[in-house]
Amino acid sequence: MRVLVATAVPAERDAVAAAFPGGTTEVRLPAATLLRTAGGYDLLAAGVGPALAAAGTATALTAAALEGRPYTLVVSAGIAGGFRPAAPVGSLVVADEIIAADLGAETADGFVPVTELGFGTVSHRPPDPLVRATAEATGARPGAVLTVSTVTGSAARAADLSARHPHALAEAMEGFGVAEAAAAHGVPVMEIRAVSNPVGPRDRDAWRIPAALAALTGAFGKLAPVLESWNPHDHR
Ligand SMILES: O=C(O)c1cccc(C(=O)CC[C@H]2O[C@@H](n3cnc4c(=O)[nH]cnc43)[C@H](O)[C@@H]2O)c1
Repeated sequence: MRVLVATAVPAERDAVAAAFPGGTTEVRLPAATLLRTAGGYDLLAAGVGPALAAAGTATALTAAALEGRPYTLVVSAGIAGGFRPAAPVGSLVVADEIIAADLGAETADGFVPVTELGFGTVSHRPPDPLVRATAEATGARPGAVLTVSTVTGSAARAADLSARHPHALAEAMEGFGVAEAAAAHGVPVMEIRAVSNPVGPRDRDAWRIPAALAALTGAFGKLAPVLESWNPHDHR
C-alpha cells in the first residue's frame, strides 16, 4: 500500500500529518515537496483549486511511477463547505462521487456540464468498499463532494448547486483535479473532508477552521488502519 494524500494548504497537510506518529521527512521533487510519514504516507500541499491540485498530484504520481514504486491510492483531503442540514460544521464527509460542479457552460436554459457539450468527464467514483469502510471507521457521512473554482457566497448559488446535485454533502476546490490526475495514472482516488463552514452566504468569520482541522486529524487516525487493510481488488 502506497498512499498519496493531497491537500490544498500546508495547514491541512499538517493536520493530516498530526495523525501519524513518528514525524515526517521532506522529499523534494522537481515541482513539489512531499512530507513522508514514518509509515510511508506521502503528504502534499498542492495549492488551492483544481488546477494546482491536478498539477501537484500528477507530479507526485509521475515521480513515484518513474521510481518504480507507484502509489496504490490517492486521497484528496482538507476542509470544506457543508450543505445544510446534512453536513453541519465540524462533521466529516467522504465522497461517494467527486463532481466538477462548475465545469461547463452557462446557457439561456441554465448550466450545461462539459459532458453534454461532448467533452471529457465531470465525475469520478471512489471504490465503494473503501467509501463504506471509511464511513464506518471515521463516522464520515458518504455523499457527493462538489469541486468548484469559486467558493459559494450566496443562498441562490447554494440552492442551485443543491438542485443540480441533490446528493451533494459538501463543496471544496480540489477533489476533481486530484481525481483527474489519479485517473490518468489508473490509480484509485477517494476524498475526505471536514466541514469548516456552511455552503451559503459568505461569512468568513463563521468558518471554524481549527475545529475542522482537528476533525481531519481525528479522521486520519481512524482512517489509516482502514487504508492499510484495504484490498484494491475488492469490488464488493
Ligand atoms: O486560514 C487558515 O488558517 C486556513 C487553514 C486551513 C485551510 C484554509 C483554507 O482557506 C483552505 C481553503 C480550502 O478549503 C476548502 N473550502 C473550505 N470551505 C469551502 C467552501 O465553502 N467552498 C469551497 N471550498 C471550501 C477548499 O478546498 C479550499 O482550497 C485556511
